[in-house]
This record gives sequence, structure tokens and C-alpha cells, in this order.
Amino acid sequence: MSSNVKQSPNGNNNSQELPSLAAPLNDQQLSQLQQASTNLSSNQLAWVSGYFWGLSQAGAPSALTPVASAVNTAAAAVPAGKLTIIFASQTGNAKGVAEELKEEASALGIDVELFDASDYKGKNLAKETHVIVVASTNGEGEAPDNAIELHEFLQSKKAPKLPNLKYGVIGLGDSSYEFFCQTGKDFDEYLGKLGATSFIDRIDCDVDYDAPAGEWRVKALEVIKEDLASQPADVVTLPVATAAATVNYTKKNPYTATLLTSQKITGRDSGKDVRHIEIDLEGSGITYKPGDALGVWFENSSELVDALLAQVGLSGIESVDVDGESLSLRSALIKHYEITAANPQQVAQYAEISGSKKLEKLAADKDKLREYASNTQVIDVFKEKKAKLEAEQLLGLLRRLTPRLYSIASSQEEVDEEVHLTVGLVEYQAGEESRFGGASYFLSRGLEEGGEVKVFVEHNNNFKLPENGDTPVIMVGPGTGIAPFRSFIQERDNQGDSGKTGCSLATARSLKISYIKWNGKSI
Ligand SMILES: Cc1cc2nc3c(=O)[nH]c(=O)nc-3n(C[C@H](O)[C@H](O)[C@H](O)COP(=O)(O)O)c2cc1C
Repeated sequence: MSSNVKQSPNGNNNSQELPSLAAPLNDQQLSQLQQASTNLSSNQLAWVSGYFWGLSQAGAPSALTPVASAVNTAAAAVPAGKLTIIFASQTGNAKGVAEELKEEASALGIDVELFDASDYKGKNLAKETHVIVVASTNGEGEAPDNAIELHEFLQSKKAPKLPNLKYGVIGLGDSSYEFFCQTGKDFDEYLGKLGATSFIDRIDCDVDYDAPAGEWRVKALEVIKEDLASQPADVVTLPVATAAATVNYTKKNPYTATLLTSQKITGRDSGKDVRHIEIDLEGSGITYKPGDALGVWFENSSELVDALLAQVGLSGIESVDVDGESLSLRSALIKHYEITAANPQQVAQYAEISGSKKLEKLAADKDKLREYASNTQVIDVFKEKKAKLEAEQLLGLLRRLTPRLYSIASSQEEVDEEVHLTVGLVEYQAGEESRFGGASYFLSRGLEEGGEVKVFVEHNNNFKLPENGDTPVIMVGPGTGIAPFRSFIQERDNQGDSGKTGCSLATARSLKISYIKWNGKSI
């Protein structure tokens, strides 16, 4: 131990005899400082350090307010280290969770930054103290497009060692997929292998992710706040004027828009019902770019709800509680529950309740169960064998409704405060009866022109026109339909771009194209 370190009476090594030559203080000041800090814990010393730094930034305390201003400044001192949140998201759910996390962290006074994974340089992880990755899974256990690069980088030799990093992971997924929350699991594994320490167990969230993700965030932020508070203070936050509040419409806070037009654009003899939909956004301030998607909260058809209720022997007038609101079971099913798409857990649960041999057999074979659930609507699962259910039992079998995302089919350069969609009605026969897709039915037939629809924009920076308007573009729609291409063509037309723009709805394979460049990258 060096000679200028003296043991304090309580055994702490925090009382240091400061070398007078190196310090800009005279002997008397040094001795006073030493006396004042003798019995302070390392935590208290850290606070005092921030306090004095705050004093120095505030300038010399004036005679009128010698201490108060300094104390205020010091109180605003936050510890070194910050929270960095990175989201890997395909359709915006993980992004939404990450944004909520950022707001909650800011409210707790934590220094926090939020990054889209495609904007985050993996090398910077070595400089971070606390990172939370919010990652959904896409494809068959693959990373969302915006995180492919970061996901690959962390597995590569170029990835830095991360001995000083503490991290947490929220995985978002759907347990009907074989590789449930795989991308979250991958990030957890890769960060751990690089030497980072997980400060909280990863959470793998299923489609009803709101509540579990919210609880996890509270716990994670508690740990981070405590952790940062125990680190040396070296940053002072100065009061910043708060920006004027702008309304940000999101999945959780959608805009109530009006349906202007729902026009069938397929011929009288066509077997398909495809609609041109126009939605009014006037006064909302909502902006979007071609390539973005519109999130649509829909209501289930009342006929389907009534059929489902009759199937399980309920009237619909039973009172149920949804998020603290008491409403009739019928309204709850119309507004809040997924009653079209079935899911494997539901089929397995209903097999047990109903004792259906067919469903029990399916429940024992994971692959067949998944296939059956993805091709069957809830009411047809219930029709396999009739069972009488209680209201709460029925709700326990159903997932909460989630909005559907539609590619935007218009450019604001052309339509201003409107948004257009091209929606194909999902329709098929189940025996004698017709079955419809929940959202496509709502937009095509359920909602009358002039009716209300709750919407929000999901931006997609990975699907954009080339910046240079002269660049020729070939658009190939392998099943996604014409919707986004209509918006690209409108945009190019309005901007007077000279690049040739071609559009094909055939697949790349049928066009004998095996390699396409988009924005300089092969896709
Ligand atoms: C095409 C597609 C593929 C998916 N693949 C998986 C998967 O392999 N594993 C999984 O757990 N979830 C999978 N999901 C579910 C999503 O991860 C889940 O819906 C998530 O909430 C989406 O979050 P995001 O909006 O941030 O992308 C898939 C969803 C879609 C649409």
C-alpha cells in the first residue's frame, strides 16, 4: 500500500492524505477536506464527489445563495454509467416494449438511450455499463431484419470481450412456433459468452406479452437504479427545457380514425374480394413513408361471437372483468379477445376440457398440433366436441386480441392526410359454413363507411425506396401483394423521380431472378 494512504478509524481506506503538491489546494484546505471525509463510506464519498463537481459546474456560489444552488445541482447529479436499450423488432412489438422501458427508465432518473438494432454498432458494447436487449423472433427462429447484422456480429470473431457489461434480455415470441423466443435466447447466449454478466434472468414472453414484460421491466430498472447509484458520480444532468408535447400514436395509444371508403376492386365474377380502403387521418399529425405499415385494431364480427357463445352454452350477458373494466362477455369477445386464429396451447387445453379423442391425439404430437391450430379457427376447435364452459373458463382459453399490420398502399405526397390499404378478405369454407379473417372481415364488411377504426403507423426502415430517385427499381411481390408497391409508385410519381420503376407480382423464382440488389445490398 502506498505511503499516502492512511487507515481510517473505521478501517475504511477512504481517508487519503492528499499530496499537497499535486492538489490545487493549500495545506489548510487539504487538511479540512481530509477531516471532513474521514468517516465517509464509499457510497457517501461518491455522492460528495458529485456534489463538488456540481458546485464547480454551477460556478462560484453567490453570496445570496451560497449552498442551495450547489445542493440543487448536486442533487441532480446522476452516477456514471447508463442504460442502453437495443430493440430487434420486425413488426413493432419489441420496439414498443423498448420504448416503454425507455420512458420508465427516464422517469426514474436513469440516463438512458434507445437504439434500433440496425443503428447500433456492436463494437460499442464494450463501452457500455448496462444494456437491455428487447428482441422478437422472426421466420423460423431467426432474428428480425433490423437485427440480422448485430446478431451475426456477436457470433463473429470481431465481437469484443465484455467483462464490464451487465445485461438483461426480453424475448418476444409466439409459443406456437418451434423456436420460441429464439432470438432473445441467442442474444442472451452471445452476450454471456463474451463475458458480460446477466443482472436479471431473461424473460421469454408469449403473444400476451404486455403484463409479463411490464413486471420484468420494473424489476430490471430497480436493479439498474441501485447499481448505478453505487457507482462514482461523474455526470451532472443540467435542467433541460422539456419539449412541447406531441401526440405519438402507438399500438397502445392508437388514433381513432374514420373509414372513408371500402371499395371492392375485384370483378363481379371474381372469387376474391379485394378492397381499396381509404382511412381519414385529418388532424392527427400522423405521418408515414411508403414501405411503412398501418396497425389496425379490429372488432370481431358479432355473428361469430354469437355462434361461439352458443357453441359453449353461454348467453353473452355474463359480466366479466377486462383490465379492471366490467363488461358483458359478448362485448369482451367483440373487442378484446382473439376468436378467429386458434393456437396450440388452446387446442391442448380444450382437448382436456372436452375429452375429444381427436384433439387429445393431436395434442400428443407437437408438429401435427401446430399445423392443425394454424389451419383451424377457434369455433371449429370447439366444434370437434361440444363442451359447456363457464365465462371465465372460455376467456382463459382465448388470447387477447392483437392488431393486424397492413402494408400502406399510399404516399402522403399524393393523399396528404389519408392512408390507403389494399385488403384481401380472408375467406374459406369449413364444412357448410364460411369462415373469415378477423381484421380483413372488419375492414371489408364489418365496418361501414364513416365508422371508426383505431390505427397506428409502424415504421419500417428496412423497406424503403432508394434515396436516389434516378435509381431504377424492380419490385417483386412474392405473395405480399401490390399494396406497398402502389405507395412506392405514387411517391416516385409525385417526386418526379426519373428512375424506371417496374412492378411484378410474380415470384422471383418464376421470373428466373435469383439475385436482386436493393439499396446496394443483395436481397
Ligand atoms: C413470420 C413470423 C415468424 C415468426 N417466427 C417466430 C419464431 O420462430 N419463434 C417465435 O417465438 N415467434 C415467432 N414469431 C412471433 C413474433 O416473434 C411475435 O409475434 C412478436 O411479438 C413480434 O414482435 P415484433 O413486432 O417486435 O417483431 C413470428 C411471427 C411472424 C409474423
